[in-house]
Amino acid sequence: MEYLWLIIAVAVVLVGGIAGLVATRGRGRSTPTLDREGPPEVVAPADTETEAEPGVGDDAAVPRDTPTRTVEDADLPTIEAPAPVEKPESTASRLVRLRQRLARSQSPLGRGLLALLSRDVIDEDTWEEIEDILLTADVGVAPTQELVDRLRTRVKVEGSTGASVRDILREELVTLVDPTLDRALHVDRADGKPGVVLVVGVNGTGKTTTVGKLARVLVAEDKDVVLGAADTFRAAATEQLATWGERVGVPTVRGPEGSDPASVAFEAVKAGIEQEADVVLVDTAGRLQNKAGLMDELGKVKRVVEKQTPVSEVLLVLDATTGQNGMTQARVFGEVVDVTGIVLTKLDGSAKGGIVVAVQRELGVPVKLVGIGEGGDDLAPFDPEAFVDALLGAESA
Ligand SMILES: Nc1nc2c(ncn2[C@@H]2O[C@H](COP(=O)(O)OP(=O)(O)OP(=O)(O)O)[C@@H](O)[C@H]2O)c(=O)[nH]1
Repeated sequence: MEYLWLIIAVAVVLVGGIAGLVATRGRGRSTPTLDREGPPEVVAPADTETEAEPGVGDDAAVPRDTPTRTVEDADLPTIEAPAPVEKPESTASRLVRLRQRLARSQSPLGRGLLALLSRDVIDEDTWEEIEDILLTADVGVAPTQELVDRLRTRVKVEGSTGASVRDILREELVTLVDPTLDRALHVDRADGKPGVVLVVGVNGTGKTTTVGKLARVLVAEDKDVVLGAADTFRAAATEQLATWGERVGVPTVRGPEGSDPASVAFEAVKAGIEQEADVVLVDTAGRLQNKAGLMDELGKVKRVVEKQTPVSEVLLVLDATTGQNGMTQARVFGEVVDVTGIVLTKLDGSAKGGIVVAVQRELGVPVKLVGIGEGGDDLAPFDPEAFVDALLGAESA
């Protein structure tokens, strides 16, 4: 009897198992299983216009019944080799080129002064000529007067023998340019966050180019840099900046044309913090349509960035060839943002190096960098002694 119950129990289990197996194969249309006996059956859904939400694993379109391809048949994607990342020039050799370029472009200023002061007799007409040279080179009225007064006194007292006139002039020009100003760029991490540099200035002064060149300088110093293309006014400016970045392997955070510059700046700084970058360089738009508009825009960019970390440097880019126009721009920007340093571009194409003195006086902030050409490595730290030596066409003293 016991055997009979056992046989019945085994029979029930077997029947149940077979029924379960048949049911599972039937559901296989909606829940694919691995079928080793042949290719899976492709069943078109009864209604493709169904309102139901797609579920995980659903196809976006009805799969096509394409023949199986082998590795040989498949079109493999072509992988383009990344463009080689350039190695920027070192600071030391930039300075050598700076001196050569300045010596070429600024000769009317330095050598003109030297020639006049080396005359056997320095009369009133000569002093007037000296004044004219300084004013023409955009040194500005007050600094010109100061320099001429000091030169008059020293030349009278110390005599005007050939060599000493050069030394006197050199010393006085260096004093005028002021070697005591702190020209260091504040681009280091602080409190575990990157340094943030806002680059401001009127369009066309060389802002975007300067950001690109500065990225190269920093990369040459082994810093991790992130660029922020907050000049959303001109689409090409964003492209231009991204290209500068790509050349040295630096990422650029960008927004669509016409988007809010402050939000791009915010995202760039956020990315810099997340990526633990050393410095974030933000290019801004500088439309001078009116002071209030500019103040609103730059003020907002700065405020929004500073929700995350303080701005460590605000660099004002000025075109050395624009003379008094550049001074007006400096004044306006100086009132709108706390400029911490000046970048004087296109010094290679101007004989008006005197603007270094004038703009420093006007804003009370130092020229920190100078642009000496359109090339990637044509940006150099501003060094008063090297600058004056270049003006005078001298070897390093
Ligand atoms: N010779 C010379 N040209 C420079 C220098 N810096 C910039 N430039 C050129 O000046 C022109 C304007 O530079 P951009 O960087 O586009 O000026 P921007 O201020 O960013 O102007 P937007 O992009 O319109 O905002 C470009 O042709 C640069 O190559 C420099 O130091 N020397």
